[in-house]
Amino acid sequence: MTGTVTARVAAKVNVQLAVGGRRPDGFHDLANVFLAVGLYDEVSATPADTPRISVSGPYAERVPLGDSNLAARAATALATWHGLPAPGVHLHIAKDIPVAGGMAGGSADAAGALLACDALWGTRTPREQLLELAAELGSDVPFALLGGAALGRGRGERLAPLPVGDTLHWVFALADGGLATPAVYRECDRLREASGGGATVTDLPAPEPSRALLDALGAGDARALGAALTGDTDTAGAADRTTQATGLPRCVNELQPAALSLYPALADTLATGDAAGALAGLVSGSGPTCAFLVPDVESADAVAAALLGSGTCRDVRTATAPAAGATLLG
Ligand SMILES: C[C@](O)(CO)[C@H](O)COP(=O)(O)OP(=O)(O)OC[C@H]1O[C@@H](n2ccc(N)nc2=O)[C@H](O)[C@@H]1O
Ligand SMILES: Nc1ncnc2c1ncn2[C@@H]1O[C@H](COP(=O)(O)OP(=O)(O)OP(=O)(O)O)[C@@H](O)[C@H]1O
Repeated sequence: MTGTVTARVAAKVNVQLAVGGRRPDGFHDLANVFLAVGLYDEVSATPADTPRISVSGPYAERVPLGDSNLAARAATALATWHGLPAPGVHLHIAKDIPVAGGMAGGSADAAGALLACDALWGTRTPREQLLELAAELGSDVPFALLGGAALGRGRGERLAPLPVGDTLHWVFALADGGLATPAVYRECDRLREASGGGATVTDLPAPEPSRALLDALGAGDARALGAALTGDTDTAGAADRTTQATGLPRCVNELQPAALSLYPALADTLATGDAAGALAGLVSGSGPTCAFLVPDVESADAVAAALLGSGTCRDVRTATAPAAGATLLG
């Protein structure tokens, strides 16, 4: 095919991130409840003589343009799997997902590049194979392809779709700077070892999702979901076992204590959203973006205004969920 093919891919928030033991390969076992939210990157693939990456949008200057770009790695992985020579393709990323914010922006670009290049090259890769290539590129990439909501097991790459009963409204508070995902997992291990709970970080209970949380998501009941996120309802027994083993407070996002330890000012952001009437606030994935669940559009605007006015974050975005998986445009 000639011309340009464009894929649109959404960001994610983890409505639960239960982190189990560190495995021999260095990854952590997860029960990862992914929810795709309506902030989007667009990845366009155009035939070119030599590989090239360009990026536009408010966060463009923070995205690497060389071989380390996840979209470039995705194009190479797809070409290699089909036995094609090094991909002559120009990938343009119109970036609207915050960078290094815990919203899987790089993973979204990888998923978008897989889909756009597959269409551009007419390679018709089976869906299962695309998901496998996605998993090799990163733990969050398969979910970026899938969208909606899903429970991620293993390191987060083994997905089971989850129903979401109704539109959910979110406000995202963006922080100055980013947090590197490996550093946040390392800090999580360090806190667990230092807590005096006697935890061996390689030997923890298997992480499990909260039944109350999955039920609230399935019903699309924002208030019940808020209660599950803030711990007002019982979460899984596994969470209690993890709490006992690590001696750390129970948290629906078990990376949150680590993100707060590395970025203490996030506590003020969370308190501000809470005081402004959010149903729940949590760090998104590895952070430092903070995510606030709100009951409706009006509350989203009010919480966003309070956060912006407080000076406890750099910028604010509102979005609804669930959003679709990676989709070809036009
Ligand atoms: C925090 C989350 O965004 C929640 O969805 C993900 O777990 C991170 O997914 P990701 O950014 O796609 O991460 P990957 O590129 O697969 O891994 C980056 C690094 O994060 C750590 N990592 C990631 C996933 C996982 N289950 N355990 C880990 O310990 C490892 O140090 C790994 O080397
Ligand atoms: N296409 C890309 N877009 C953004 N960052 C990229 C991209 N390719 C590589 N990177 C690198 O990956 C790092 C993490 O970026 P990303 O925006 O995916 O973080 P994140 O949202 O915290 O990830 P996650 O939520 O999956 O842990 C960036 O600091 C950047 O150096």
